[in-house]
Amino acid sequence: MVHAGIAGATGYGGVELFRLLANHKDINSISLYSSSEAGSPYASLMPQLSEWFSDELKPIETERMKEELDVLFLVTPAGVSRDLTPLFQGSGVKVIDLSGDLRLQNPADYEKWYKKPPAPGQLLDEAVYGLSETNGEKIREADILANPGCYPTAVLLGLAPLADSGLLEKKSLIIDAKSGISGAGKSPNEKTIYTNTEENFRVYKVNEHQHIPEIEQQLKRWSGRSEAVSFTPHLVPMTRGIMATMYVDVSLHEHPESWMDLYRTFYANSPFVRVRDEFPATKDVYGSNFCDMHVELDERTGRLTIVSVIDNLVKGASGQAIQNMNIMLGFEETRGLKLFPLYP
Ligand SMILES: NC(=O)C1=CN([C@@H]2O[C@H](COP(=O)(O)OP(=O)(O)OC[C@H]3O[C@@H](n4cnc5c(N)ncnc54)[C@H](OP(=O)(O)O)[C@@H]3O)[C@@H](O)[C@H]2O)C=CC1
Ligand SMILES: CC(=O)N[C@@H](CCC(=O)OP(=O)(O)O)C(=O)O
Repeated sequence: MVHAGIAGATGYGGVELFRLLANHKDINSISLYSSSEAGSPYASLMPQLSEWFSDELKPIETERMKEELDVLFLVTPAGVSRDLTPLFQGSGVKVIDLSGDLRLQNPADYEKWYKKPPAPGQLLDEAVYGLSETNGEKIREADILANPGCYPTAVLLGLAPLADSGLLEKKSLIIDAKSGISGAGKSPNEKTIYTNTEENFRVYKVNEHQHIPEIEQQLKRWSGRSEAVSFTPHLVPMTRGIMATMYVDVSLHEHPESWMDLYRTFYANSPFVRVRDEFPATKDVYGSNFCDMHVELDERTGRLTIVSVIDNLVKGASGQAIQNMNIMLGFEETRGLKLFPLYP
């Protein structure tokens, strides 16, 4: 019997996680927790889900949670997991954190990029970075898991085959990324309200985005690469989806026979990565846990163009969190995630 809990179940990521977990055959029961709505029936806030969950939201009370849960998902803003997760260390409850609190190994990086106090160093040491496709062995052993950020998921999956082949070290790397508006969570702000997003396209957090150190940290782990990356995010007037376009300078003598074969071989055993014959669009993965990608060399410039797309709420958050839970609990990796993309 596996009992799962979701803190932050009233937010975009939390609702998506509930949607997926409610259809997961190895999860026997689910508790939903709220910091602001404890005691309210979930269906009063999410009437579209009333047939699936008739209970009330529970308060975040760690002692009771430890008694009832096997796995706890934190789909909460930055700064919550930092304080909550230490209370579960050694309790036997597996914690999967979807926020950025446990991803950066160096506390000073978190303080600099998130502008908040970091988690305790000992917690950061214990947390395993959960890019499911590339870190399976460590994820299997993890009690505390840092689920990757949405942009880093698309970017790192697009770059992993190059890093693995030693083709990324000391290369110029430019990442141009776009996200749908659900990436910003459910609380509206000046930038995300309808009048400022409809028929509009904006760049944001230039050279300041909190996912820059996460991407650099992982590239360094893979290939020793210490060069800074250029990463520029944009807000697109659509609800879901991320497209990351990466430009990498490659010298001609380093070419493999076929870039596509390099990618296909690397992802041969990864059920959620599809190396495609053509450049993908965000709707190709909409509502699914797939990451689709394509790579082409421009012979004139000696530059590779890699395009990688995900649904930010699924592979970029809740889907990957379930994929990681499957690995941690010894379930089939694809359990609960065999979803077709929505069409159209
Ligand atoms: N949206 C996305 O595409 C992605 C989001 N993430 C990360 O996942 C996390 C959740 O994001 P998202 O769902 O979009 O955000 P939302 O703002 O939509 O939801 C966050 C939820 O967190 C809960 N919450 C707020 N404050 C607290 C608190 N102090 N303690 C406990 N719970 C709190 C709220 O629920 P309640 O008031 O009921 O407690 C709220 O519904 C964030 O860290 C985000 O960065 C990661 C990848 C992708
Ligand atoms: C569109 C949009 O605003 N996206 C958010 C993604 C935030 C996020 O997921 O933050 P963590 O991964 O750090 O938790 C952003 O760019 O900040």
